[in-house]
Amino acid sequence: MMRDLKLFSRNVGKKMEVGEIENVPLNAIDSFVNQVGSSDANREPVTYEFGHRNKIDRTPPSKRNKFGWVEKNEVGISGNEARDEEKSDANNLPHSSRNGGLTNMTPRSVRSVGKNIISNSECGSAQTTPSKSVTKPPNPGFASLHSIKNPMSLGSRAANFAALAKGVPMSCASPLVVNTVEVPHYELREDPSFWMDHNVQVLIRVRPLNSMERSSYGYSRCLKQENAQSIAWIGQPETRFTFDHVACETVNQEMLFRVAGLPMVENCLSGYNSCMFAYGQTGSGKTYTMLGEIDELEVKPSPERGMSPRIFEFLFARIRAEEESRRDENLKYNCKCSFLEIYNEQICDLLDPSSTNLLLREDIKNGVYVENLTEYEVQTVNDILKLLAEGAANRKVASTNMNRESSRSHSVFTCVIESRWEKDSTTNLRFARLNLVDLAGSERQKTSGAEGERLKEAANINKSLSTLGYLCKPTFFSVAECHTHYQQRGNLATLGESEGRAKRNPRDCRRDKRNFNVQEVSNESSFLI
Ligand SMILES: Nc1ncnc2c1ncn2[C@@H]1O[C@H](COP(=O)(O)OP(=O)(O)OP(=O)(O)O)[C@@H](O)[C@H]1O
Repeated sequence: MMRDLKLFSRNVGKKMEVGEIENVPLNAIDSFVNQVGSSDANREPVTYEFGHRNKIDRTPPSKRNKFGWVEKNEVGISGNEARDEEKSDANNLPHSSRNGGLTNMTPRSVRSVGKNIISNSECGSAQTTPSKSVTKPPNPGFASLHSIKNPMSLGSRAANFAALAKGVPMSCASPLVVNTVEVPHYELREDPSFWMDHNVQVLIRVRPLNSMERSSYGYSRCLKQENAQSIAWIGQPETRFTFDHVACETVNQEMLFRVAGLPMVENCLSGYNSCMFAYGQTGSGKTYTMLGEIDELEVKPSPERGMSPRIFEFLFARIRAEEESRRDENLKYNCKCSFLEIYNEQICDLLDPSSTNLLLREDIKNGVYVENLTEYEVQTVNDILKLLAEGAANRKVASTNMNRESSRSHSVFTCVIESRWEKDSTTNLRFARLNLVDLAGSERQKTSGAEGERLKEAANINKSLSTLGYLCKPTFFSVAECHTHYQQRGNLATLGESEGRAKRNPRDCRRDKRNFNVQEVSNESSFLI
C-alpha cells in the first residue's frame, strides 16, 4: 500500500539516525526541502584528511549474533525450500514468521545489500552540448582535437594522486559495531593505478540495516562479506559474488569518495570523460551515496554529504592548485553544468522545472545532446553546490512502502571541464565530461505497494533499467549497434558517451535466482556478466 500518493520534493538532507524508522513515510511536509542559499564567504573550508580511519563505536560485540550472519549449517533452509519460497506469494514475509518464529533463518526480503556504483572513464572527446547558456561562456575555440587526445601521462597522474592521497593497505581489520551488532570491517584499497588500468569498475556498498528491517527481521543477514572484493549469499549452495570493491557497512562517505570519487576527478582533469552511476533496488542508498546530506552545504558541510558534493569540492581545490602551479602557462579552467531528470521517459530540466519533455538530438558535430537544456557556467565550488541543491530539490520524489523518499526519476548531473594553457607558443585545449547519475531504484510492486501513478513510474523505471543493463553488455554490440539501441531507448542516450565505449572486464559473478536479494544483486551485476 502506498502511504502517500503525492509527489514531493526530496529532503536532500536526509540521514539515517539511530532509532529512526528510515523507510516509513512521514508527513510529506517534513520532507520538503530547505534550499541552500548562503554566500561563499560564509562557507567553512573543507579539508580532506587522507589516511583517516572510520570513527565507529567499538563497543564489545554481543556473543549471540556474531556479524548478524546465519552460519551455513544454521541456515535451516534447503535448496528445495528456497525454491519453494521463490514460488510462494508469501516471499515478502520474514522467514521466521513462516517457520514458527525461528530466529536463525535467512530473511528473504531484508535489504542488506546496498547499491552498485559503476564508474567508467575513457579518453575525452571533443563534443560539446549545445544548450541554453545562462551565463554565456567564452568561445573555447576547439580547433584541435590533438591536444584533447593527448592527456597527461599516467606517470604524472599517478604522482598527482599519490601526492593527494596516501594509500591505505587493504586488510580485514577487526570487527566494528554497527547498530549494536558486530560487523566485519574491510579496508578499501586506494589504488590509483587500478582506476587507470580498468575502464569500468563496480563497487558494491552494503548499507546498515535500517530500524524497520531490524525490528522486522532482527540482525540476521542473508549475505556475508568475505573480503574487500566479495560477498556471499549464505544459502545452499553458498553463492559468491566478486566485484572490484565491496564497501562494507562501516565505510563512511569520505572513505567512499577517496576510493571512487577522487580518482575520477583526476581522470577528468587529465581529459578523460568519466561517469559514475548508482544502481540498485529501491531504498538501498543510491541517493544517500551520490548526494547524501546536502543541507547548508555551502555554509556547514555535513560529514554525511555524499559523492557529488565531495567530487566538486575536490575538483575545485585541484583546479585552483593547478592554475596556481602552472601560472607561467596561463592555465585556465572553465566548467559548465547541467542537471536533468528522466521521469516517465521524459527529459526534464532540474535547473528550470518549467522546461519539460526536452528532446534528445544527435548530429555529427555535437554527438548526442539534450536540446534546450540549461547549462550554467560555474566559477566556484559554491556555484556548483547551489546548482546541485537546487536541482535535487526539484527532483520527483514520492513515498513508497520501501522508501519514504523514493526517487521516481533518473537524474544526471553533468559537468563539462575545459582547460586551456599555452606552451611552446602553442595554445592547448583539453576537454572532459563528468556525469554523475543517480538512477531510480528497481522495485517490485508487491513490496513497494505502488499503485496508480506510482505504478506507472515503477514500470517506466524498471523498463529503462533493464534497457540500461542490456546496453551495458558491449561485448555483444559494436559501438554502432549500441548507438542504435541508444536511439531506440532515446533517453538513456544521455549516458551514451560514457557507456558506449566502455570496455568490459571479466568478472566472476554467479547468479542464484532463489533469493530476492541475491536476485537483485545478480541483476545489479548484470552490467558485467
Ligand atoms: N550507508 C548508509 N548509511 C546510513 N544510512 C543510509 C545508508 N544508505 C542509505 N541510508 C538511508 O537509507 C534510506 C534510503 O536511502 P536512499 O533514499 O538513498 O535510497 P535509494 O536507493 O536512493 O532509493 P530509491 O531508489 O527509492 O530512491 C535513507 O534514509 C538513507 O539515509
